[in-house]
Amino acid sequence: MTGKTGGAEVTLKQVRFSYGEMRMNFDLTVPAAQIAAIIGPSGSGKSTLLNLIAGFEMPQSGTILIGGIDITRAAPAKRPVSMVFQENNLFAHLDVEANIGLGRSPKLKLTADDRAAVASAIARVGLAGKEKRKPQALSGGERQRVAIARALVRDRPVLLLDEAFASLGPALRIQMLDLVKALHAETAMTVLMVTHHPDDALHLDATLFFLENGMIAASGSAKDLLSDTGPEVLKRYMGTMA
Ligand SMILES: Nc1ncnc2c1ncn2[C@@H]1O[C@H](COP(=O)(O)OP(=O)(O)OP(=O)(O)O)[C@@H](O)[C@H]1O
Repeated sequence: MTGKTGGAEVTLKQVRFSYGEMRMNFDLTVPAAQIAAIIGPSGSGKSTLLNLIAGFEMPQSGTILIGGIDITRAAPAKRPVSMVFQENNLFAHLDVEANIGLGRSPKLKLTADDRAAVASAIARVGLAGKEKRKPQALSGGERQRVAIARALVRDRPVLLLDEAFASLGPALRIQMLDLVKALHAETAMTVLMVTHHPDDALHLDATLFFLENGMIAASGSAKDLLSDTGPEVLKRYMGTMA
């Protein structure tokens, strides 16, 4: 179906960016085929970090490498990444099939191979039988499945999830995390996921990056960082300080 080439390492070297007074400086490496969860207080720079990787924002200085290739100045469409947002991922006037097909061809000129990839992705995310539905006839979870299926047919080695499941209830969110986990096991894509739920990082057995004031204040395995012996910054954030 997709991603048979596996993931690619994502590296940010002294990447500086600011919105007015808010200065951010990111230094991180996510090895190929890992799942990284990015957590931190509101306004700490989580979305900006993903936007810099996706190319929606340009760093003032520093370098961004994907799979060892410098993509710092590359246009978003040229980057080997797919991104799923919290909402508004879909075009309201297009059905499920077409919304996913856009991942292959922006003008929906689909080859037989493209159509086969779309059908396979629809089945893989559990939307078989709903191909002709428009987004308004889908639940929130189903809409996010469509967005993930589109990412799958794009077949890029890096998947960026920006609070993609934040508007779903707890049970649905777990279902979607399980879907990401299963797809990750099949495709070995590198996943960077912004979430407000530290539990998501544990559920995915992810590497955790904790952001504070536009910088990475702690990183390591979610299990270690979120344990009783984890760093103080994490304890403060979790509200578990004695
Ligand atoms: N387009 C913008 N123009 C000016 N400032 C911005 C813009 N987008 C974000 N900011 C500011 O940059 C900082 C980082 O924002 P960002 O959205 O990356 O944080 P976040 O950690 O994702 O927050 P949240 O958890 O609330 O989504 C914040 O102080 C925010 O107010």
